[in-house]
Amino acid sequence: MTALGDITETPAGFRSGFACFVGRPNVGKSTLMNALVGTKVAITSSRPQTTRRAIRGIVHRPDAQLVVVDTPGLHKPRTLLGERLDSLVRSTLTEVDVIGFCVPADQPVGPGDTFIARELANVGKTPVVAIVTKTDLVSRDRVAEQLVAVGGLGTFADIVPCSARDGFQVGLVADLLIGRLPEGMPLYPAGDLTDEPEQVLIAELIREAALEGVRDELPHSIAVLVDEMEPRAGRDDLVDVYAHLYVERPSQKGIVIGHQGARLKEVGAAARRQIEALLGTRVYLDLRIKVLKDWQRDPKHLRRLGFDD
Ligand SMILES: Nc1nc2c(ncn2[C@@H]2O[C@H](COP(=O)(O)OP(=O)(O)OP(=O)(O)O)[C@@H](O)[C@H]2O)c(=O)[nH]1
Repeated sequence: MTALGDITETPAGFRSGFACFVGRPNVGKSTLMNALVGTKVAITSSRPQTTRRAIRGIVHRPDAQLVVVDTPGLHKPRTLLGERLDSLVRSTLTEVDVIGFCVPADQPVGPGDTFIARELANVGKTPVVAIVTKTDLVSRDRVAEQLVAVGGLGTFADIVPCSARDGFQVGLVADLLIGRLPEGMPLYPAGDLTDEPEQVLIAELIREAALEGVRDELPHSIAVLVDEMEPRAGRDDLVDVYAHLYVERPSQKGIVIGHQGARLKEVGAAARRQIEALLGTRVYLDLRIKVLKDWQRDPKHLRRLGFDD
């Protein structure tokens, strides 16, 4: 992940790391993640290869940086409630620093929750914070009962009730997750708390659009860098975004561009719609393709594209 040159000093005791959320469908994972990171855009992709950078959002605090990652398979009930977790989900669960296990306050604890709790117990040493969601829908007594019921599902680092709808204890959820992160440098730029992560998200949106429907060997060869974004002079409703999409070989460039540029046009249009949703303004997207020969094997290129060790 990216460690940035402009971060000169990390405060003592600064924590940084990764979290993911699991739970039955519809229990409020996405809403809680969005409440934590303060953006409504969910970045998803049907391609498992994209997982390494499937970042849902970044919670910046003076004392910590919490990166919430998203795993396509994690949200699919057939995966999570199937006979076993697939290896992708399992590896994500072991790679993050902390897992948020969501159980809604307004439904009895059921077999789905039990199944997930058991899987989490098998996953290894990753600490699990159990989160009773949607507390705004029920009485305090019911919340208390649910905390006890969830406590019976396993051994958790903490159990906390919250409501992403009215904001009840969302900050505490962040505290508890951050408390489980290791001490370390920020993983993403801290200078400007909103713009840089936005550029990371935008690069991801473009990359995802480019990945739709391409052959299997291409995903690892595509990288996107947002070079610049700025409001159009004299306009408050339009942002210009300049980005480069890098591939490793000229033949890949052809695939991305498509017949008479048709594919690139589609990719640009799809990405632009997503970026507009993220930024809440209209967007002009200037997207160029460059061949960066074998960038995956060149340390200098890797660094430039944000793949620092
Ligand atoms: N009242 C209330 N509703 C909530 C809360 N959080 C989420 N919801 C609602 O619950 C529904 C499901 O929320 P999601 O965040 O999509 O749930 P999810 O667990 O991500 O669902 P999947 O993506 O299907 O796994 C939506 O209609 C939300 O608006 C909450 O704190 N209170």
